[in-house]
Amino acid sequence: MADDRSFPLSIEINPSSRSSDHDCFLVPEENTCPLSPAVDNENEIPMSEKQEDQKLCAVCGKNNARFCTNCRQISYCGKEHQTQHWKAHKADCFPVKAVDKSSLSLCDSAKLQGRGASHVLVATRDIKQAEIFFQESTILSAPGPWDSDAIEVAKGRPICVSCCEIIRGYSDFDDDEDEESTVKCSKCFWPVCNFFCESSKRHSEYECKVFSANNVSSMVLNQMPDYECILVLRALGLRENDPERWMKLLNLAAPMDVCMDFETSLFYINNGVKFIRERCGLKQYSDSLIRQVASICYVNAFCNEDHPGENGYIYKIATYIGDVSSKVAHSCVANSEWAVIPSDEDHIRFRALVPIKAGEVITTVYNYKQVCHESTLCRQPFLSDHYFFSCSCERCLDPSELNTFLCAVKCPSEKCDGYLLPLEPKKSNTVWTCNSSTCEMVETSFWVEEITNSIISKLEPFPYKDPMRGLAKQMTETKKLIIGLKKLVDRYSGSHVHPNHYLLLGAEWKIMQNCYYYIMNVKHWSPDVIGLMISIGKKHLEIFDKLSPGVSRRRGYILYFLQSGLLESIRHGTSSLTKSHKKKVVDPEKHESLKKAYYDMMKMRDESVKIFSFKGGIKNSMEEELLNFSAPDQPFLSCLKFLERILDQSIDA
Ligand SMILES: C[S@@+](CC[C@H](N)C(=O)[O-])C[C@H]1O[C@@H](n2cnc3c(N)ncnc32)[C@H](O)[C@@H]1O
Repeated sequence: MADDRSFPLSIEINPSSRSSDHDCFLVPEENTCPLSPAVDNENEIPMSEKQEDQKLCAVCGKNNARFCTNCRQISYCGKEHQTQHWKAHKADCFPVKAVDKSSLSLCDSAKLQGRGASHVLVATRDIKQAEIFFQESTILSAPGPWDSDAIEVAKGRPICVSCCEIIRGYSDFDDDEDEESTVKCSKCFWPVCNFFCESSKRHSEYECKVFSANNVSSMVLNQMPDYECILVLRALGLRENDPERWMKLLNLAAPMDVCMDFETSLFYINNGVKFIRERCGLKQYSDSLIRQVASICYVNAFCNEDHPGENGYIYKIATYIGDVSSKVAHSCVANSEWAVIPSDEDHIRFRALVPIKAGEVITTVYNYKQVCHESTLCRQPFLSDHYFFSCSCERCLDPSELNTFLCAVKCPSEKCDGYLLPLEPKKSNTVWTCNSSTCEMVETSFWVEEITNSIISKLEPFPYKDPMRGLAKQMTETKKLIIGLKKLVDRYSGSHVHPNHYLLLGAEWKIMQNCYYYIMNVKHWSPDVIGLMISIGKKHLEIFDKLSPGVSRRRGYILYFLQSGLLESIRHGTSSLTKSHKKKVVDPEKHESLKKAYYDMMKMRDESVKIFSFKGGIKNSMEEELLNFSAPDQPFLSCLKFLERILDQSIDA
């Protein structure tokens, strides 16, 4: 048994940056909101047919009503009817409004360069940290995108066309292979999870009929261009089935000419045209209409929600399109985070990561997976390929990425301790200069690329494993992966790249995840595993509090991993304590440190659970799975209570 002192029993954590309280509420506290004229002014989005209708009072139908200024979604003839209707309306009344970019301050509009950002959402009042301030049902959702991560995670398994989850039991990859779980829709034979997914409106209303009538099979499972076309097909289906949503979709911004200039979007659009007109035989949709709809889908897509990190577990491979949500601008240091609450219509919601002041532009990270954890030089091409803009947020403009040194490479000069940073961080061919004031070293981007490419090639043999489902059978492999990755990190950290280099952080994130799964599955873990997990967790908390400040889900995951490490170390400490307590007087110093660890652990657990509540209660959500998976068992909870009692007594005495 290892020496108890080897356990890191105490962790100081900073409260989430710019934190306030964590109350979540969906509606303003006041009884009603001010009214404003329902006239279309130049600072507002052009009114769709729906909004035109809303010039009628929602209570009496009288014309020339005025908008509720908080949300501008509904109108009333006057205060009396607004007050009367408040109970019904308050759940939909949100403190954001769309404004024309030209009405922003110079500083705000400078951050939003590019043609697509004609409108943005701004806060109409102060929004509290952790407040879920906006929610709407999505116009559309569908499987995809089929990017390299999706390919790696799906491992040849199909995705349910309705709920977009990977269907397990399909390939050798799954432990629980079971042909019975291989379900296909009984009408069109596309993959679905079960009868409920088969009969969901989303699948059965339109595409299932088109596929059955035209014998469109998913010939090669996971032939993703086909999957990706479902979004465009569903969008076109709205024209007949849901004219209101169809109008909302057509009103979304999309620079079609730009889309046609980029290789990835052109591929997507051309595939859509071919699939819909040739495979599905839907000649009623013209090439140009399909192109228009496909480019709207492409540029307004919210893809793959957050999941724990580099090649981590993806819960759904799904794309969502919202109406008001699609006005939210992107920032790599966003003030809000989005999540989708699965339901028949899938609701997309936004929560404030930090307190947001009235008038501030609402920003979010469009694609967590691709954007959050990589350096500016990786994010820029992704954002320009997928959303056709060059991000100018404070993180993108700062060579050190807010002092995290995410892309810093060790200066090759022998006597120098500094790191090379990109002179122009948004340019791929930038010159790199040393950050030491006494060193004049300059290197080219090719030289830096060689170093990063050599690290990437060393990381390749550590592919994504699905440890959460693999259980004990995979634990030997998990341990090997932890050891192998740790060796790599040690080899490159500080000698070739900065210890915070994004490639090393990605490797460490995998280590932390795998340590977590390891201790959850293996009874006799080595204390080193806990030590490793805790040291990585502390380091990442510091870095990600700068990159995803506030109550971000990344912070939630890190805290969760940290508390589970502490929990295990306390469990270990408690067992030796209870034994010794029977024999002799308890060592007060040890009690003190165990007690501190206990309270630290509870604090972290509490905060991570609060953060996870953003998606909380959602069946099959990643967060729910994590929480259930490692919920302390009853005997352990009694053990904690016991610990609390004896510690209190001994310390009080
Ligand atoms: C989801 S749409 C947002 C729609 C747009 N804001 C509008 O006017 O309705 C994405 C597009 O907004 C623009 N955009 C979003 N965030 C931006 C940013 N930080 N800087 C520049 N353009 C941005 C890009 O053109 C991108 O293609």
